Amino acid sequence: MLIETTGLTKAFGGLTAVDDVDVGIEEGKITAIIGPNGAGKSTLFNVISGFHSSTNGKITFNGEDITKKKAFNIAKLGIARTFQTTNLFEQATVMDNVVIGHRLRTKSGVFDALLQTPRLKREERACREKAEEVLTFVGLQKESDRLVSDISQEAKKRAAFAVALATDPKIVFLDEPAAGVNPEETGGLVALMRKMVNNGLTVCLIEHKMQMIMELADHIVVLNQGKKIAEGTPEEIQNNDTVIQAYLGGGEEAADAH
Ligand SMILES: Nc1ncnc2c1ncn2[C@@H]1O[C@H](COP(=O)(O)OP(=O)(O)OP(=O)(O)O)[C@@H](O)[C@H]1O
Repeated sequence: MLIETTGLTKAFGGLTAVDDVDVGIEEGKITAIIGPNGAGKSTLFNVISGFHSSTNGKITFNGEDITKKKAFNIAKLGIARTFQTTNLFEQATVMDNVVIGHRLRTKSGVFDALLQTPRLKREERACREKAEEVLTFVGLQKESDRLVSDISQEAKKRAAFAVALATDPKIVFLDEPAAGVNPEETGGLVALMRKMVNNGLTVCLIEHKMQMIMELADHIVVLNQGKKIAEGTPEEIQNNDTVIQAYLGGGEEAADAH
């Protein structure tokens, strides 16, 4: 397993958002985390990527214990993520957004910037080249000089993927990659996620669009009220009584999650 959690728990005061969860994310595969609203999916992402500290349990990456590492160091190991609401700079170009993402990987400090050292110039060039490469990969090469505020929702999702990919990750965590995108446009995002995996990446995503998940995922983990209630192939999950019960019993939003 590329990432493995054992007994992972995150409590916010009296509320246990992630409750004793064991999850394995297999290298080179697409793993989906599903579950009704408030099930703990985003919290699980936040704890694995170091944005929140865990209350209990262990997280390993390639066998290495990363439980106590901070977000920045986890990112440097090759674990990237996107957010539910794409946190792009709307008034900057697509290219500049990606270049900023790539700076995480480079070494120039404030002195290099002040002195305009050769290292800084070299790194700036490398950043732009990397940004061009990932923008081409996600199909945004023609949009690279446009302001983020001027591109479509689907293109913003692609740009968020590009920002994540610019850090040369081994695994990307995508939080609702198709949220807010027209049903006709989700096909392109599905193809892009498959392309990532075909290029050696591992993908883990949270998504409410069930049809899309059933087509896309190799492995599905189902959370409900912080607990893992099932995992398996799309077919196994579709036929799992506990899962069906959780969704039907989860109120309007859950029943609406198609
Ligand atoms: N920073 C926080 N402080 C306090 N409670 C939180 C915090 N983040 C999440 N929670 C709570 O933890 C529970 C799980 O939330 P989480 O956002 O992880 O669920 P989710 O499965 O991602 O839901 P959704 O599908 O609606 O995004 C919810 O009850 C939520 O209110």
